[in-house]
Amino acid sequence: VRNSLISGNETIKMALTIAVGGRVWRKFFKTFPFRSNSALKRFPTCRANGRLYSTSSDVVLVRKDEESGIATVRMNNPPVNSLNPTLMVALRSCFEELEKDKTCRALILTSQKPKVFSAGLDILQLYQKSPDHVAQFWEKVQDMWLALYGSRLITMAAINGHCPAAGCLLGLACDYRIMAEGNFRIGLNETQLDLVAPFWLRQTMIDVIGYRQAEMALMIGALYPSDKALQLGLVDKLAPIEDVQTVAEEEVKNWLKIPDQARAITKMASRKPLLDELRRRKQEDIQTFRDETTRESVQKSIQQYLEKLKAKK
Ligand SMILES: CCCCC/C=C\CCCC/C=C/C(=O)SCCNC(=O)CCNC(=O)[C@H](O)C(C)(C)COP(=O)(O)OP(=O)(O)OC[C@H]1O[C@@H](n2cnc3c(N)ncnc32)[C@H](O)[C@@H]1OP(=O)(O)O
Repeated sequence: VRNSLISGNETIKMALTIAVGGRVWRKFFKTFPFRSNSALKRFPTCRANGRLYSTSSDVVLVRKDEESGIATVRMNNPPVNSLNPTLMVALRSCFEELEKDKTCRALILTSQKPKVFSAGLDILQLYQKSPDHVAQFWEKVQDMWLALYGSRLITMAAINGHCPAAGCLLGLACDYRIMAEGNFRIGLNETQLDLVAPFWLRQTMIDVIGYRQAEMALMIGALYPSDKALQLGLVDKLAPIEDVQTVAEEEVKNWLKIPDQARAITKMASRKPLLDELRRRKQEDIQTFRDETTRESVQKSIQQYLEKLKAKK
């Protein structure tokens, strides 16, 4: 599925879409339904408030520049932006709101707290929790990823600090990654917690850095310093930590010179197979995550990992 890119029918649909001119975006969204409107209603939305969007919980801060159409989305869940249900629902909701906003053309995802972009999934949500809790938690991870990876917008990760595991998942879902120089790490270290990255996360890693490097990185759960990440292509550019946001804005401005429609259709042509595959296998993926995570041996590994984190101090 992954290698077939896009089927003949879909190519014809896309060509027709391009041909119909004025109605192009309506057709485009029909061809590539990015989100479910019914699902939107179930989640708190980031409300447009002049130039500043804000979620009800303020774990996500959004500022949109009306002139350029660039929105900066800041994760604000101290101390380390661990992805708990509140943050994930707010992020998803925010991505979906920006998607609907016709004047928005790009989003920059970053952390309100420099030095940590995101510490990945909130490990406490995976420890000694019921299978149902873990299953619901995982669905939030999937939905957040689907909204970001399937976005029509230019998506840029301004990685201003550490970026392990699901932090890296967020970065990989973006179109381009700028990371802070220095002693910050990025990677998919799931195996270190006795966890296995799901197929869609593995695939995005392969798509970004190539099969051999991804296979190795995933097996050993590697966390790379930013210069090594640049060398591998895991990130696209480095900048001093204080300049990451400015460099991201400059990069977005280059991307804005490309017509939105052609760029978004091209992006979807390469991402649609993986999006579709996850949508199709969503329940199976949830069950696997639930069963794996609640296994006794995995719980033991998570406990030890948590103890190691605490002992760091
Ligand atoms: C086919 C089978 C399929 C099965 C599928 C199974 C699994 C799928 C995997 C899914 C993919 C994603 C997985 C994950 O994301 S797991 C999370 C992995 N994250 C990490 O390993 C990062 C851990 N954290 C750190 O390394 C550091 O905290 C840091 C990010 C480098 C920041 O360091 P520093 O600024 O020094 O902060 P502290 O370490 O002192 O942390 C401050 C407090 O925050 C707590 N903390 C840190 N990370 C987390 C976390 N991820 N979740 C919850 N809590 C976290 C830490 O314990 C400190 O708490 P305290 O102040 O109360 O001591």
